[in-house]
Formats: sequence, C-alpha cells, structure tokens
Amino acid sequence: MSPSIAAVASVRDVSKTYGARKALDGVSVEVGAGEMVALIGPSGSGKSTLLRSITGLHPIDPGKGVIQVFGETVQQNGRITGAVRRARGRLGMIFQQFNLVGRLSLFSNVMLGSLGRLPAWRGLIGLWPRADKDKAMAALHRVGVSEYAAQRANTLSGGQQQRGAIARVLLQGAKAILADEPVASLDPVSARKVMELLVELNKRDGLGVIVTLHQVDYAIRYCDRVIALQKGKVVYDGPSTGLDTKRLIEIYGPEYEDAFWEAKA
Ligand SMILES: Nc1ncnc2c1ncn2[C@@H]1O[C@H](COP(=O)(O)OP(=O)(O)OP(=O)(O)O)[C@@H](O)[C@H]1O
Repeated sequence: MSPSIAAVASVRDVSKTYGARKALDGVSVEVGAGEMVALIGPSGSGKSTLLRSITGLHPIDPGKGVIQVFGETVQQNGRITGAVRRARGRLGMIFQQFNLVGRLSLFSNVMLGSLGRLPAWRGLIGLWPRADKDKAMAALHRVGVSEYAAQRANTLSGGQQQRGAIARVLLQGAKAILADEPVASLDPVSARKVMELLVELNKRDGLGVIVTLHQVDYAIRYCDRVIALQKGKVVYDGPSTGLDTKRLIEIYGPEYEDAFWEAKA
C-alpha cells in the first residue's frame, strides 16, 4: 500500500501497562485516511493512552502489538522505531490546554509549526522565510482568527487559542489531526465552532481526524464513526448512529446520561 493512501493509524493487538494497571488491553483498531473518528469511553478507559501510543510518546508493552502510521511501523515489540519522527510530522496533535506559548503572539505560535522543516535558529531570531509567514497568515485566516495574529496567546479566549493550535498543525503540514479532548476546556459555543472546524478540515481538506471526547452528544453529532473504550478494551467500533441506549449503558453504565454535555434529546 502506498503511504499516501495508507491508514492514518493501524493498531494491532496493542497493550500498555502502567505498573499493575492495564491501560490498553489487546486493542486493535484502524482509522482510514479520510475518516473522522471519535474515541469515547469513561474516564481512565485508555483514550489518551491510545493517542499517545500512536504518536510514539511512550512505548507499548513488548509482545505481538504493532502500531503503524501511514503505512510505516512506529512501534513493534515494545520498541519505538526510527519512523516515529516522520509519523509525528504527519500527525498534528491538539490538546485540551491548547499548548501555546502564552507570552508569544498567536502568529509566532503558529510559525512554530514550521520548525520541523526549518533550522531552529531562524525561529529564535524571528527570521522566517516570507513564504512561511504568508502560509501562517493563511492558516490563521482559514481557522478564523487572523485578526488576533499580533496578540499574545495568553490574552486570547480558549476558543481563539484552540483555533490557533489548529492553525499551527496546518502549517506543520499534518495529514491527520489527533485531538485529545480539544473542547473540554471550552464553553459550548466555542466548543461547537472548534468541532465544526475539525469537520471542515476533514471533509474539505481530507485530513484524517481522531478526537477523544467526553461528550457523547458531540461524538454522535460530528463524527460518523465511534470507537468506545472501556477498561482498556474496545467495546464498540461502528457508526455513531448505532450508539443506542443499550450500547451507552454498556459503555458508561447506568449513569450514561452524565456523558452528554448538552441535554439528551
Ligand atoms: N503515566 C501514567 N502512569 C501511571 N498510570 C497511568 C499513566 N497514564 C495513564 N495511566 C492510567 O492508565 C489508565 C488509562 O488512562 P488514560 O489517561 O489513557 O484514560 P482516559 O480514557 O484518557 O481518561 P480521561 O478521560 O480521564 O482523560 C488510567 O487508569 C490511568 O490512571
């Protein structure tokens, strides 16, 4: 399979143990290049651990587990391979707390997305090539926050910061976005805008998206496919329309309505 059409992530029989706790227990999932998939499940079910394993931020347990990103093996037999650097360039990470440098302008934060391709000294003295500066402004425009380019990141609202973080991923040239609870710190209006932006990047630009969500209603509304984890195991992998009450009780238990952010229709 050529890397351009290979799956964003192919995870086969992966386990991850912290001390005596199995955070992932024989997980196998594959997310295709153009898909937008929600990763849901109760707190502590292993969602973040799965995303971190895909990006090679920690080694999985030794054994038969294998993780491939765009067709290249990034983890095998408990070892992170040399292909992980290339994989990280292709995967844009978005976090709950935005991960911007607060004292830098939004523009400078977005420019940091090009550091993987440029020598670091250029960034240190602000000597960015004109073409990259133009691309950064275009990315900020694309996500709807270009008017705040000169403003220090820590003076912006959460929603504006998260859009800036997405612009940085666009400048990085990522082919897919892995978002770990990207709306958990936002008010519902900003959260909806960030989710709509992710949908647009998926549908219009063809970026693969894997997004962990605490809010089941958001998973159903914005993602065609849902993968649910429970105690480190995949307990559902299918269309979001298949998440009926019985399934939700299986995933979250009888308190499943607490997993809806906005009122359940
Ligand atoms: N660095 C770590 N050291 C020890 N245990 C960890 C570590 N990271 C995660 N765990 C444990 O692994 C399990 C899965 O955690 P993980 O953060 O992946 O769950 P999650 O589904 O993302 O939870 P949440 O929705 O609350 O963010 C939990 O029991 C957690 O306590």
